Amino acid sequence: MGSETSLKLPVIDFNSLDFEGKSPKWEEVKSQVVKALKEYGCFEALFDKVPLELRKSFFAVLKELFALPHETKLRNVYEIPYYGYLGKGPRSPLYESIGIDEPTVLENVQRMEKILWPEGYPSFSKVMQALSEKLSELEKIFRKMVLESLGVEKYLDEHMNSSSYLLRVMKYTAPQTEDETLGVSPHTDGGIVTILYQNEVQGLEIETKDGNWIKPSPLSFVVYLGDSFQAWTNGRLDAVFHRVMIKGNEERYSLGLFSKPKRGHLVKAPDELVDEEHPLQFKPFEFIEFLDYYHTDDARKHRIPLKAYCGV
Ligand SMILES: O=C(O)CCC(=O)C(=O)O
Ligand SMILES: [Fe+2]
Repeated sequence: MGSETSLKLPVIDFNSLDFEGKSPKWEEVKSQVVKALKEYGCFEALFDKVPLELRKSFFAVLKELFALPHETKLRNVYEIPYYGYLGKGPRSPLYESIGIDEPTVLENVQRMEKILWPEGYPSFSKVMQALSEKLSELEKIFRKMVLESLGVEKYLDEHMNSSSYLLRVMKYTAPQTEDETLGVSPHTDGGIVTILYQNEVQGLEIETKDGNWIKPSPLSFVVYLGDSFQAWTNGRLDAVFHRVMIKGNEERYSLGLFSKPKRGHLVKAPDELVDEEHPLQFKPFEFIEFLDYYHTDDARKHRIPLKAYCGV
């Protein structure tokens, strides 16, 4: 595997853009996005609609959440595997995380609030929902730009309506060593788009096309594609390999907003993106069924589990 580099990811300014209206900056930013995806498959986004204050309150309640007793955190279960609480396991002994399905809808966050704090903790739900909602605006702008750049924007409504969000928050216990320690093994995310924020403590590393690792700024929103978007674009764009490496005595907290295909929806590349030069790469698949496979031992043997699952 390649080494770490002092390379930097492109930083793209999404301030003053919004999903509906086309600002004069739209085309310029879109071309920066296209270039960044081609070169790195990833970039850092500036997006002040999620102000620093909100990020600070978010991580303050997050710390309280992870400080709850283990048994309380375990109460947060979902019928979808790996969406609820994941405690430290043999593969990632420093990592624990909790997911909230559809966090832009206040009632969903409140359901989790009631599970974790039966006596109630309204500011928890308010902050989680507010940040997810604002960050989903960035995700939508990015996705619209990708579809436009591929000439398939006529599918935009269908694409948006057939997806939903998962918020996953992570805590990494400090490894108490200056040696770089694996927090999360290299992988691609299974969903559509991931927006990752690290709250000051660096750890995320992005693999470049030539196998080196870039450390994004811990103060930026890092944006990249997951397997489901790679499949939908018929491989025009790639999901990005990333890992978490940590060291030292400081605990690390991070958040990921993941868009993903809705349950029951078949992920299928549009006809416009399939031709002789670009034969179909993935058979249509259902995301939750793929997730079941993604977490098996067999999937872990493959660098790209989606290829093993439904590659043509
Ligand atoms: O904590 C991070 O920075 C990344 C976590 C991650 O890769 C994931 O949850 O899929
Ligand atoms: Fe990931």
